[in-house]
Amino acid sequence: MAVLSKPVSEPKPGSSPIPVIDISDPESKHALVKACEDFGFFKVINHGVPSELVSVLEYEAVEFFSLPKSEKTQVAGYPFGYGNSKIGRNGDVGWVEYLLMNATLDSASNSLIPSLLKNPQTFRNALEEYTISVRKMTCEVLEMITDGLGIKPRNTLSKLVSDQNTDSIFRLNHYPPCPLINKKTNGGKNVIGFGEHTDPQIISVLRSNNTCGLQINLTDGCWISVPADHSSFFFNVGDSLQVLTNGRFKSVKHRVLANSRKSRVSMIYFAGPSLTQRIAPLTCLLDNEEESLYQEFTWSEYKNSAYNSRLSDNRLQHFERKTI
Ligand SMILES: C=C1C[C@]23C[C@@]1(O)CC[C@H]2[C@@]12CC[C@H](O)[C@@](C)(C(=O)O1)[C@H]2[C@@H]3C(=O)O
Ligand SMILES: O=C(O)CCC(=O)C(=O)O
Ligand SMILES: [Fe+2]
Repeated sequence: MAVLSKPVSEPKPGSSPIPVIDISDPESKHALVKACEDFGFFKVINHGVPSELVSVLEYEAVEFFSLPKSEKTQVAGYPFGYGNSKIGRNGDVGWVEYLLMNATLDSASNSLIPSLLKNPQTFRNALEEYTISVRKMTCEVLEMITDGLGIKPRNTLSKLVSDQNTDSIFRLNHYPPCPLINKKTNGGKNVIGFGEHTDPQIISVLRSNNTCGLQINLTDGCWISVPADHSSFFFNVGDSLQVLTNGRFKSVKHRVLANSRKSRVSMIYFAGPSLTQRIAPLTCLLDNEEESLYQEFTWSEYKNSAYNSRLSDNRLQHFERKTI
């Protein structure tokens, strides 16, 4: 089932306003902070994640999604496993199929998934090496952000996503070409692949093949298309990082539109803290009289609340402090 929306124009090549951050340059820390404040979204280049790791995992993902539906549904499940059209369990749908996995190292919960593939061990190894490398890059980015904010120690944010028992998720999304997008039959309207939402975690790290479709929403309500770039990573600020910075960074609303001709394959690492982690603004970021905009919560409390909400809900609203 698909949801239709008004057509949106594609950006001209080279004209995208999305910040591009070279993380091999320590001076990029200021641009990183600005990107988190202005967009809650940025593209990372010179990231050090080997392209072979990415290619192997993408190859394995394509193999998986090419299996007959009857086989893929053998590993359907909630929250982890294969899913088709239904997103979450509260009635959201999209033109997408996906595989959700626990990205915590040595997690036993993923063992079933690759068993369907010809070479299950290749998939497991690719996933493990990819998550190790992406987690390392994520920590580097969080440490540059911490530095840019003038916070000490440097691992204040990165330690939240690198402890042994962090709650991180890995997601593979496949958006098949969509025959419903047809000028004659639907007037060329868009079909929603993944409906608008913010990510609940601290930060999300996305990479896709060369098919575009991802859009971010600016605070003025405009959608801007993110030009595809298969060799870069796209980061988005999650709800938890918005709270940790007392609203200085914005968790970015985003969505994916289906393509009429090409498949999009994306892989996203959602860096979350441990379930017992307390989420509240970092005191060093609060000015003299400044108060927290949010009631304190643990990641487990927030996650439960988020997973009971619809995709487009403003999940942080329930945790905002009422001002008199
Ligand atoms: C409708 C939903 C899907 C989601 C859980 C939720 O109830 C609200 C948040 C959704 C989201 C968005 C980011 C990630 O893709 C995700 C895995 C997550 O942590 O929160 C999904 C959840 C999901 O697909 O189950
Ligand atoms: O598939 C994409 O490009 C983005 C999907 C997304 O935002 C998500 O899975 O949370
Ligand atoms: Fe998302």
